[in-house]
Amino acid sequence: MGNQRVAILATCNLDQWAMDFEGNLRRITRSIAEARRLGARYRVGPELEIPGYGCEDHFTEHDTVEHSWECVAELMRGGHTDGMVCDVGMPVMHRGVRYNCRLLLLNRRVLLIRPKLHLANDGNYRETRYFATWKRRRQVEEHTLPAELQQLTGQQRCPFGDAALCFQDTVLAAETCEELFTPHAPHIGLALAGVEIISNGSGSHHQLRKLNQRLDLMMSGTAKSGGVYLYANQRGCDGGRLYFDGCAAVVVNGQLVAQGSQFSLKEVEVVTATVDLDEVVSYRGAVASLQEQASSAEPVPLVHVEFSLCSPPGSAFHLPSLPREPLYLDAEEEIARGPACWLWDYMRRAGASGFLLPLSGGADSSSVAAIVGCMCQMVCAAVAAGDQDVLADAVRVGQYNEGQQPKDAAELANRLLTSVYMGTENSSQETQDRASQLAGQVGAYHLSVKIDSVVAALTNLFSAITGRMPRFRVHGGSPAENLALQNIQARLRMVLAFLLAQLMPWVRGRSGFLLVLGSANVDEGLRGYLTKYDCSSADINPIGGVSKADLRRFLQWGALHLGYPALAEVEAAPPTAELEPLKDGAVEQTDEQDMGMTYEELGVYGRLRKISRCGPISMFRALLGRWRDRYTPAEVAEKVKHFFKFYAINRHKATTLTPSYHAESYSPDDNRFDHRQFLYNFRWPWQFERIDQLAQQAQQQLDGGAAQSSKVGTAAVQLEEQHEAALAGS
Ligand SMILES: Nc1ncnc2c1ncn2[C@@H]1O[C@H](COP(=O)(O)OP(=O)(O)OC[C@H]2O[C@@H]([n+]3cccc(C(=O)O)c3)[C@H](O)[C@@H]2O)[C@@H](O)[C@H]1O
Ligand SMILES: Nc1ncnc2c1ncn2[C@@H]1O[C@H](COP(=O)(O)OP(=O)(O)OP(=O)(O)O)[C@@H](O)[C@H]1O
Ligand SMILES: NC(=O)CC[C@H](N)C(=O)O
Repeated sequence: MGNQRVAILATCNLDQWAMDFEGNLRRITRSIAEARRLGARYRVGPELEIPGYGCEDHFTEHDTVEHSWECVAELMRGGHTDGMVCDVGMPVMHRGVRYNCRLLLLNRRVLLIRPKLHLANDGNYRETRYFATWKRRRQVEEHTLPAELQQLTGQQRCPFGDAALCFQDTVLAAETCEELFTPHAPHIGLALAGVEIISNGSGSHHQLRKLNQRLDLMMSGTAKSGGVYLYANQRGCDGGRLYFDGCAAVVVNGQLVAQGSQFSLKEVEVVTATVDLDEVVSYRGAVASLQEQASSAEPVPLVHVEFSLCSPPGSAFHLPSLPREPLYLDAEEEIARGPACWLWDYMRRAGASGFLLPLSGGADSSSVAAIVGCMCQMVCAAVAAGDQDVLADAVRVGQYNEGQQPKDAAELANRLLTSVYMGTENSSQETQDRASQLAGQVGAYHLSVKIDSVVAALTNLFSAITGRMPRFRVHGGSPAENLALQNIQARLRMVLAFLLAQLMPWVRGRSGFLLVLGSANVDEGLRGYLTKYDCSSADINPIGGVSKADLRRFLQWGALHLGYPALAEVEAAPPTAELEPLKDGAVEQTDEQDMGMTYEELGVYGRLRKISRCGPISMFRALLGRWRDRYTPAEVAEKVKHFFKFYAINRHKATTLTPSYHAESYSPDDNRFDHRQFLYNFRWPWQFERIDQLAQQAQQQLDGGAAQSSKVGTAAVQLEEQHEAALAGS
């Protein structure tokens, strides 16, 4: 029993914030102390955890590297690395080149600096903008340490490169985030070369339904080649649109043995597992093909360390952690918790005193109200569980008097969320009632106002300036008049929202300002079905990356699981903008009719355009097959052209979309994610002609009757006519 190689290994989720060296260092030292308390002799942290993963162009500033080294010195000076192998992430300049590195530290020595071999450079990631990859595979060079560290430790140089640490009892190597996702991932070669423990410090963001991809890769990698895989990740909003979703994990020989939480307000979460390293030897020894490949594997340079990771012989016997099933949340719960945590970090870090939400009683703004409610529930749960960090922030942001703290989620929501229904003569009683019901259930401080006088002030001013008075379509107005009269209502709501956000704390005897929450969903952003600079222009938007279809499912879920039954009524109502006059007291205008496409279709177009990288012709080909039983080729052609026309007309709106939580890989966010032009020839003459030719060929092949053209929505037709007329005149 004394010879058994059993190690307690620690990984963690840290809520880092880009450029917050002080806070980041505090969270790192807390995680090391917690790992030590749990008996670990090795602790891995997230990618670039010292400066924070999201520094982006700050990585090109020498200050960022300099301050990172200062933090390493602090770790050593404070004795945090004594008797504990600390695997931390930071940028390092080596021979004039900047690398994204892991630093393995022990007892005031830098054991090894391991640069990232494969950088993340798609979607939200632009690592090659700041870092180079290490190309000298299986090679190690000498790195001269900064003078301050030399003075502190007496160590002048350390190894730098693609190497592993050979302890007295096991071999450990690091790989970094994206490397796990590559087809020729380093961990396979490392495992074949005899490395038993592989750590991965990551900076990986949340995307709906993505967690299984990460865990599957770790489990399949170690199922094939055996070994222990430790995953650490950043968590929270570190200053941008991404929410890093933690989920630190430990996998042994293909089986998950420990999993941290994905959505939590905890700033520091340490996850440990007790692993029997002989199980790795036994697992590998039982697979003949593995043995055969391992015997010819390229060796990895070893840095020898006089230290053992396992419990010393004779110490208390530790039972290895047992395999467990991975925990995956439903997408609905992900929509509730991810944005809720992101909002909490954003609000407390921005120094705001809460949120102002224009609440229309429709699906989108109601979802946002529910997410803020969920945030308050999570804060209260964390406070009840004794989380002192969350309590301190809740007391500060909620401006509680000394000795007071949140009583319950609704009471907290009353302090943190002001909602406002801004009705006009075109609004219905139903939406007004739904807004106040929901606000009541969440606990928000709710206002219900009429803004007709402001709208009239503007239209009267316009009339005084021009001598003309625009009319709605139902009153005989042109498409331009009809749209202008809708847009002015929507835009004035934005102006009032910002005024209220600035002054409501003052009105309520408090200090500070409120952040205005936007609530345009990802599909509306893609189709441009929103008024530029209306209430969709806010400070931040928690649902800008979520599809309408997912939001509707979320509303159903929230009615039940968040305890806000009004959400079910909101979901059941048809989505409408309520900007045109009511007909016989009822709403005439619905979104899908206006857009000339359903939200379901919009979701399909969005995925094909971005995720499948389809231009008009390839989207037509894809849908011709997929919709063969639903539409004729001519109808499919019409639909695809209709989508691309409106995408092109409205693409400019993506440049000013409110910064929103990134949740979908089909996000059209022009600023950081979907880099495409914003001035298009919306007629797409070359592409649409090819579609028409193909549709004709397909129809001939089908040997069917004459294709029928599909109906497109009323407002869509108006806008199309307006654009055609404008271009014809130009
Ligand atoms: N290429 C270009 N580059 C830069 N800017 C460009 C531009 N083309 C137009 N613009 C600007 O954009 C303006 C047109 O955009 P905008 O003012 O938004 O107006 P517009 O897109 O014409 O109309 C708003 C649309 O949103 C719909 N809507 C309104 C309200 C609520 C909802 C809902 O979600 O429920 C939907 C409404 O039915 C309509 O289709 C132009 O007046 C011009 O200022
Ligand atoms: N009557 C209203 N009172 C308060 N805010 C409103 C009102 N109507 C619209 N808004 C705000 O303007 C935003 C954009 O309006 P729009 O009509 O496009 O709504 P939407 O995107 O369909 O969202 P929702 O489903 O919340 O109505 C809404 O999300 C909401 O925040
Ligand atoms: N930081 C990274 O290397 C991220 C890589 C990876 N594609 C992820 O989303 O997790």
